[in-house]
Amino acid sequence: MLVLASASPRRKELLGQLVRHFEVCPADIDETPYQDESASDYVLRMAHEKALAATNKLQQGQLADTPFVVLASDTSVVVEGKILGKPNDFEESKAMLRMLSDRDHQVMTSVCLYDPMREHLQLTNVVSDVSFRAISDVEIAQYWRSGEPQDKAGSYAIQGLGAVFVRSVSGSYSAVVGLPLYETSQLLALFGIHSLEEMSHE
Ligand SMILES: Cc1cn([C@H]2C[C@H](O)[C@@H](COP(=O)(O)OP(=O)(O)OP(=O)(O)O)O2)c(=O)[nH]c1=O
Repeated sequence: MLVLASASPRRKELLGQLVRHFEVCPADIDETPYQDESASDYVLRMAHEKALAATNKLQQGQLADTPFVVLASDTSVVVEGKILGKPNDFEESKAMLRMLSDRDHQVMTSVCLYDPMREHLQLTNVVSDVSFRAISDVEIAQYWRSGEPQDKAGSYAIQGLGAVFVRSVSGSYSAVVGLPLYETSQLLALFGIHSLEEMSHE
């Protein structure tokens, strides 16, 4: 049994491209970076902690006697070493989009797969480069009113209206949206889950 440890509708949809049957068990953790923690250490730690938190929840509840594999992930936008998570309000969103305006940044998406029974854990970080055009304060306010930036790392969604800011992207498009499909399929194969096999028959 595969369990997606995420409340993100994007991750659920993306994983659905690779696997037909899986459960969802969101994991609530403290997402505050440590002082001086590097962005890559941070995203790897977040995915790891989400996987462990979901594992604890499942072992105490619905899957106490069932073998399972947990998949957790974290996406952060990184600009000049600074980690941008999800904005809490318009002021934070404005500050983030001003930082990203007319500049290149990185999107880091980590993936953790964990089989607690076999004590098998795999962790990876996929880094993509995104280039933004200049964004005016009027556009930042209009974009906020669209409702899109609220629950997105870096305050934008490349798969939505935020695409109007994206001059170019190099790396993994699906990782920027929330789950790197190529790397995830490679990791799933290490746990005996083969997407092409799974999706080709019931
Ligand atoms: C950069 C970017 C991020 N995002 C989203 C993906 C993630 O849902 C979110 C980053 O926040 P995360 O903390 O990675 O994930 P989450 O809180 O939404 O879900 P969970 O922790 O339960 O797995 O930003 C987009 O949808 N499009 C984008 O272009």
